[in-house]
Amino acid sequence: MLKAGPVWALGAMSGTSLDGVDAAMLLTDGVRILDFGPVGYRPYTEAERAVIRAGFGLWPGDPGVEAAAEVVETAHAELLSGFSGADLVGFHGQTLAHDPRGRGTHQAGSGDVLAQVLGLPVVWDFRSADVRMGGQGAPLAPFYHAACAQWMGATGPLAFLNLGGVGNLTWVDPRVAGPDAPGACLAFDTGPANAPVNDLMLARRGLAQDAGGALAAEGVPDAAVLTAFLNHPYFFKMPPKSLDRNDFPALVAAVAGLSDADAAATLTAAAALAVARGAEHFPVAVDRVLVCGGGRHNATLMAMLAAELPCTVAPVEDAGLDGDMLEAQAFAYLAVRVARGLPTSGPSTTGVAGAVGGGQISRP
Ligand SMILES: Nc1ncnc2c1ncn2[C@@H]1O[C@H](COP(=O)(O)OP(=O)(O)OP(=O)(O)O)[C@@H](O)[C@H]1O
Ligand SMILES: CC(=O)N[C@H]1[C@@H]2OC[C@@H](O2)[C@@H](O)[C@@H]1O[C@H](C)C(=O)O
Repeated sequence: MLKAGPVWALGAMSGTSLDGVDAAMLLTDGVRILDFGPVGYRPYTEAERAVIRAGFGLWPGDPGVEAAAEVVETAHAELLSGFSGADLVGFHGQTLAHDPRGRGTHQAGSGDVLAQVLGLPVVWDFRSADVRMGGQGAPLAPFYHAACAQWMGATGPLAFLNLGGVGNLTWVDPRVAGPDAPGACLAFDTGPANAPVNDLMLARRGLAQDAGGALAAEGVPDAAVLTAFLNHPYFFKMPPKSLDRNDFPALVAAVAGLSDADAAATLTAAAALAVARGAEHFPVAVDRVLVCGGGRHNATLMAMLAAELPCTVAPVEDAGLDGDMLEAQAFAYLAVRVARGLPTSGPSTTGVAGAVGGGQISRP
């Protein structure tokens, strides 16, 4: 049993952009944020990245999945064993495949293994229960975004935008009590964010990312490619909705004939336009979109977002939050919610039938 009152949870996230594992400690009772603790990062080596990349699109039991899971578990064990004082761990794992209305959702890495190595209770497999109940299984950070809005003392609707491999947006109304109160949040994935740009940089330049958006800044977005992109059926679906990392192969194929700079500019503009389309779904206008995730370090992407959105666009640091660690903190927060029997998603965040508390708990 988890002790009553606030506990220190250690959350870990290995995101779709495959740069590495983020970890962060959070003091929370599963409702409020009481304090932020130490953070850490463990990049994947090129060899590890290749093993995980080979697992993309694979499901449990497929050949290659075990190798990817082992890399994920080892990297997490190395990073998380350097922390002390945690009461429990929230372990997201690495999404290899996500097809909520088809085969389900698959995060590589076992909480059983980590619980043994760390000697702590580990909450994991956060998305499956939501998918089984008819939800998208993603995004799951929205309830944490709502807690952040309350921690900030926000008084009116605002939005959180995560720019990882995929983008996701949470509209929050902090005037409505509690993250799982109906009407408090509306959340969904916006579209591809950094993943297509990263893949382009790797294929054409042997680089992991377009640092600062410098290459995109030299190019001109291709209007025809962007028009075709915005005609994708995803943009005509009502939220909640979610995506897999590689759900836009036509966009990637469409920039094949463009110069490196024009291709980077086009993919970066696509990420920004997808967010602008998403913002059209907000129930009430917001005065600011607070951006977390690695994409906020891309000045070209941030400038395109500012040009497309009818409100202030700022990194979450402007509100005193850590934009590199927000997702790791989210899984710390959600772990405590799971341990306390509180919901981790609801109809307005994943489209699930009712409020659902996902996650399995493995004990050492
Ligand atoms: N200085 C930078 N300039 C440009 N892009 C950057 C920079 N720093 C990070 N990024 C981008 O952000 C990515 C990492 O973002 P983040 O860690 O938020 O993603 P993730 O958590 O892996 O993905 P997701 O949120 O989709 O699960 C990098 O792969 C890169 O594309
Ligand atoms: C299936 C899956 O892993 N989805 C990720 C991915 O990365 C960003 C976006 O797509 C979001 O839906 C989700 O991650 C964040 C942490 C979430 O669940 O809120």
